[in-house]
Amino acid sequence: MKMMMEIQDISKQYKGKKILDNACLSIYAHQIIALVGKNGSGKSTLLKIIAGLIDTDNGAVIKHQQSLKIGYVPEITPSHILFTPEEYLFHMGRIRGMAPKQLQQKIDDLLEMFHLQESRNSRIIHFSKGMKQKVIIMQAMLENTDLLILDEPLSGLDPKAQSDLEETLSILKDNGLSIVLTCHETKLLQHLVDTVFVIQNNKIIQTDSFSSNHTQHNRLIFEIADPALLENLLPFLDIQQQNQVNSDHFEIVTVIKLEDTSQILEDLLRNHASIKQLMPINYQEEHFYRQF
Ligand SMILES: Nc1ncnc2c1ncn2[C@@H]1O[C@H](COP(=O)(O)OP(=O)(O)OP(=O)(O)O)[C@@H](O)[C@H]1O
Repeated sequence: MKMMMEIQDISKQYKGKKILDNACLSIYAHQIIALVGKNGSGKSTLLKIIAGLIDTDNGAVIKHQQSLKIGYVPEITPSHILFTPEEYLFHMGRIRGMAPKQLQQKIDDLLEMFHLQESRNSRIIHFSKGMKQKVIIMQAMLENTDLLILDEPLSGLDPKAQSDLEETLSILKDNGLSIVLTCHETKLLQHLVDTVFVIQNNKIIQTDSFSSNHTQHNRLIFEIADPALLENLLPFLDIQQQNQVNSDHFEIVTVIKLEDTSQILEDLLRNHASIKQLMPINYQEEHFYRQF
């Protein structure tokens, strides 16, 4: 694998408070990296260092590719944009000095890649959070990008929007991009991320990659009219999220054992639940990341 960037023994302090201390990280081409860690552990700081937005106190950030193009998407998504995505992206591209014809072609390509063609003439202010997140990522990709840096891209998205964004990020990776993202909700990431780094005690620690998953547990997402109907199933369900979709429907995200799956599905269908997603999961990793 071709190395894109190396973070060598970097240290960073804010007002005398140590955030990163001799931290190291390598980023390879076609790789998706997740950075996890407790609040305030330094994830956003590291992303900004990778993006070249802030300096380090010590150490080196070495780019192994000439003119490495980096797109950075901060954690806060501006939500009151009155433009349509097409207008917004056009203005942002022009501000960066892109030629109108080339810019329009890029916007068309991005709208298609992010499945937003049908909403190209609607105003961003009326978009869902997931759609707004996509527009902000598209904005970071207007110029050809090698490395995309995303601060908490899945934060605040419902499970469906998370899966949708995951799928888009996976397509971006297939198209040759590398991605570094921070995440608290790593539980939905195991099909996407190649390598996970944990920031702990000011250091960056690499954990096992997700690729060695074994599949003894499944993630099951379903809708049901009344969670009270789950009473008999509760010992078999590890409920991770419960969202009220409307006045008479709840969406429930659970982890279940492989051997319990058929019985649980049968019971749910008997209670008129509708199954939205069933996929294998590595439960050990799920437990590991919960501590963050
Ligand atoms: N510009 C700054 N000036 C002073 N302190 C800062 C600055 N930016 C970040 N910090 C501090 O550095 C520490 C690390 O912040 P950072 O945002 O990198 O953490 P994080 O892991 O991304 O946190 P979270 O998960 O809450 O987003 C925090 O204690 C934060 O208050």
